[in-house]
Amino acid sequence: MKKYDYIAIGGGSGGIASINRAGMHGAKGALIEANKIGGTCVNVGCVPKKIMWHGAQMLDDMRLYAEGYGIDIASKQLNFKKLVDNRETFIERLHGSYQKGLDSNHVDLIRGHATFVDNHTVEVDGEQYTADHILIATGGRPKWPGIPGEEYGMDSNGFFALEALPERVAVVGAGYIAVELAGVLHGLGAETHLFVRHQAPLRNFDVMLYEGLVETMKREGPELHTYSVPKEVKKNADGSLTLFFENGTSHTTDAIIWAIGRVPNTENLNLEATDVEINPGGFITVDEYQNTTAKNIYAIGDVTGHIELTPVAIAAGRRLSERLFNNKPNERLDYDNIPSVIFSHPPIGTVGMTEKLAEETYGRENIKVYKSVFTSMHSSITPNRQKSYMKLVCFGPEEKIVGLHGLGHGVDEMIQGFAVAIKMGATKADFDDTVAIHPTGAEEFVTMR
Ligand SMILES: Cc1cc2nc3c(=O)[nH]c(=O)nc-3n(C[C@H](O)[C@H](O)[C@H](O)COP(=O)(O)OP(=O)(O)OC[C@H]3O[C@@H](n4cnc5c(N)ncnc54)[C@H](O)[C@@H]3O)c2cc1C
Ligand SMILES: NC(=O)c1ccc[n+]([C@@H]2O[C@H](COP(=O)([O-])OP(=O)(O)OC[C@H]3O[C@@H](n4cnc5c(N)ncnc54)[C@H](O)[C@@H]3O)[C@@H](O)[C@H]2O)c1
Repeated sequence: MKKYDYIAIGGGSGGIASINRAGMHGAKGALIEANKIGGTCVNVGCVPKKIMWHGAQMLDDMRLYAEGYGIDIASKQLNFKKLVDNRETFIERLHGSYQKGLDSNHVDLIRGHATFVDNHTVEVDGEQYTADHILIATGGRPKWPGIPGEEYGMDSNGFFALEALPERVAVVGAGYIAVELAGVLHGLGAETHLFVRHQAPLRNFDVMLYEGLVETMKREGPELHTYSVPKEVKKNADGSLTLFFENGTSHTTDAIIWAIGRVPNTENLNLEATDVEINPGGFITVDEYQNTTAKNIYAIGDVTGHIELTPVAIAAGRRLSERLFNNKPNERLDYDNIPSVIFSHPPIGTVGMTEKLAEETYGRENIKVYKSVFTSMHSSITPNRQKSYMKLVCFGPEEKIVGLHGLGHGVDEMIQGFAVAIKMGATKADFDDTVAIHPTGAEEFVTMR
């Protein structure tokens, strides 16, 4: 049986980052991947999504703004196949660079599906491997609604497998993926309808963000349908699909995308052979150091149900390897104030507490909120005057900034720097003391009154 210092199961964001960092510190590691190297983010997540988003943004620029700038664009035709082919070629290049990274850290890549034999041993295609430390970084997969006719729809993986743009699409769901895919499809030119169960998408985000997004969708699309809980799908004789809702309405379309959340990949790992516990939500139970309930078995990333973002899986994985292989016993990821961007049109950026959470945590009397709504300069000379929305949530007499939220042109590239400031404990006075960069949207965050 081959023996390693460290085995990582799952060659996605977290597994790759952790095994490489262990290798940098001299540990002999193996990475086991059942599918394509890079996992969800690289193959069917962040990377292809962002490429498609850029494409949709370019078309938005032509459709909504070019004319206002005096630019005459005769053909706004999209060659969808070319976009997809170029995207996949780019992803192929990324696979190569991941392989190089593993090679330089002397990591063995084992292709196949891993199952546990016991707390120290895993099996892949009949071969057994043992290690002092084993990491579970198996990620998640899309959830399906479990309604009659669901098989006529597709999930986000199916979206990335499309070779032609459907004429009409219905996207079901209200989270990151639903908003992003609906925005991309609409931007690329499909007649897109977004169906959410409650009054708005992204209801867990700050109220200004989802209200602003709903406002923007009303003017620019995609068409939003609220209080729509899917009940059944039927395929019609002409190949179209009809989606029926519990409120008695129905909608006919060419394609349906389920974007209703994700489930962790914990089955088929034979965890029963180990002391690893699964929590009631179906995720692997971990403590703040990513330890599972089994000694020397750890878990990171989406399979733990913690904030499901690539940089979170990477950061947790690297810190774990620092702790295990670089003699840093206290190294762990601080899950507070993790920034994120939703690639809607325009994008959303957010870090820290929503106004509601700050109010519940500190009491209304102890928080102060600064808000600004303005027309983006990008759209100011065009017929589609698009609004930007920004908010600072401050706590206590010092006005420590505990939440920063924005929706608007360029917000996706603004948030990272502000997240550093917030992580360092910045106050409103620190923001006021920072000279603005003009003319930008970002300057609004340091000039709010
Ligand atoms: C459509 C979409 C868009 C997204 N966009 C963003 C974004 O813009 N920004 C962002 O930060 N995050 C984004 N995410 C989330 C991000 O992709 C995940 O948070 C991240 O990939 C999690 O990394 P992970 O290592 O936990 O798991 P994954 O990247 O899912 O990797 C898990 C790997 O384990 C493998 N595996 C599973 N079981 C086994 C087994 N038994 N044996 C061997 N291998 C196994 C799988 O094949 C997979 O490759 C997006 C996700 C989706 C679906
Ligand atoms: N830009 C980014 O960083 C980015 C992009 C995509 C995904 N992600 C990550 O991936 C995670 C998963 O994204 P997601 O959008 O799949 O999940 P999500 O948890 O964000 O949203 C799922 C949504 O589906 C709705 N829903 C659940 N069951 C439903 C049903 N039966 N019918 C209709 N609606 C239903 C829920 O109310 C919820 O709003 C996110 O939490 C995020 O962390 C990040």
